[in-house]
Amino acid sequence: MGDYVLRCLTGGEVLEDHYTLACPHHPGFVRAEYTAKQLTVRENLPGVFRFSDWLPVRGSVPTRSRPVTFQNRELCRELGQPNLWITFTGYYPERGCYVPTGSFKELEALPTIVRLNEAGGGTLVVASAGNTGRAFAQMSAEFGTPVVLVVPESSADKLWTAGYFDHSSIRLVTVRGDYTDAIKTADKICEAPGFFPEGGGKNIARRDGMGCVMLDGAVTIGKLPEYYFQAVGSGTGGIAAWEAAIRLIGDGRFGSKFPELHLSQNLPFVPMVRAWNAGRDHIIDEDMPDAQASISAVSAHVLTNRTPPYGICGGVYDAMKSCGGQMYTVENKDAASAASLFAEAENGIDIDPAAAVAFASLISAAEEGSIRTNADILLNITGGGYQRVKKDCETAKIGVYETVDTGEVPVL
Ligand SMILES: Cc1ncc(COP(=O)(O)O)c(C=O)c1O
Repeated sequence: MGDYVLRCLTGGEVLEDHYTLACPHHPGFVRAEYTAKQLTVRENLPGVFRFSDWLPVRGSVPTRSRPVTFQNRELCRELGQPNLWITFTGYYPERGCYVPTGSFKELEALPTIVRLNEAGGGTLVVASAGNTGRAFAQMSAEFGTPVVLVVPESSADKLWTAGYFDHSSIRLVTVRGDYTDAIKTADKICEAPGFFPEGGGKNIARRDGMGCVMLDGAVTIGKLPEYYFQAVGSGTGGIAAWEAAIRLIGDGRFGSKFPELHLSQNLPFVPMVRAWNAGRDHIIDEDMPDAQASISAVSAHVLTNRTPPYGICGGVYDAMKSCGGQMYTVENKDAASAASLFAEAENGIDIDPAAAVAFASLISAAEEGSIRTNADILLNITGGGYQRVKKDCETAKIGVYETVDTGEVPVL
């Protein structure tokens, strides 16, 4: 299971995998090419590891975390789209969703820690605006993998674990700055031996973990959807959806056409939307005017990455070019209305502000008639059920290990 070769997308060469994140000779992404050309869903394996055929791991860890795909008749009617499918990754027991930290970042964290442990182990360094850090914190508390979490100071209260109270394997560093400043601090920490970057979009475990949303959607629908909706900050979820679609097309049982990617960002911070709509394969400073003020004005802070893998070989631009589709800007108030609509239709479940951005973009696409009625649509609800998890499980806040200024390296 999970047998693969690692290929450099720029040069085409096969690379040895020692938790390899990049080709030593070329820029751009590396990608896993799995031996299994057809997907067998391993019902006997826990959570997301049911998709182990297409995950870069040999083993698994016990978990119930996985994406779950379902339909809601009320929302289908409301949007005039009878074939709307929702893939939900969060905490929502009535729908069989038991992701304790509430977001699809756990789909990335699970295969990443297994991949690192299988490559010999070490301390994982994770930069996050909140959700990714919480996902890795939970894995660290559950499985003992040491992690250093680096987050903007304003995100510290988003760092907690559910049902686990021993945080001795977790060091939380807060940075007086934004998400991008946290990324820079994390990069510096990784210069020391024994500290490994989680790798963001470069890590095949993270991408292929997120790709399980598309796998779950396609397996549940019985074919690839025509449209895939997601809110993006790094865009890794969009890239992952594209790569999963490549494998599903190769499988031969799910259709031969790529789903169009419909990716959204939260106004006023929308660098990828601006670059894409201008036809550019790279982001320029003008795509993020008043970056700091814009970042603090969005409701979905996890979408505020200033250095997403947009123009890199195998990145967001290539994914959009290959699949076609659209990019959307969404205002806070429209995201809030979308979240209310979802809660009304789904037992009061609170969705992540980022998931609300994606849902709002779908509502506007349906209203404007820019998507075909009756088409299979996959809406990636990337997080939700936070209130519910806090009701059902005891949660424990993670204490701050050290707070540093932008550019400063903590003593670890
Ligand atoms: C809930 C949620 N949705 C969407 C995103 C955007 O994901 P990406 O751009 O990495 O695909 C994030 C990123 O942290 C997130 O936490």
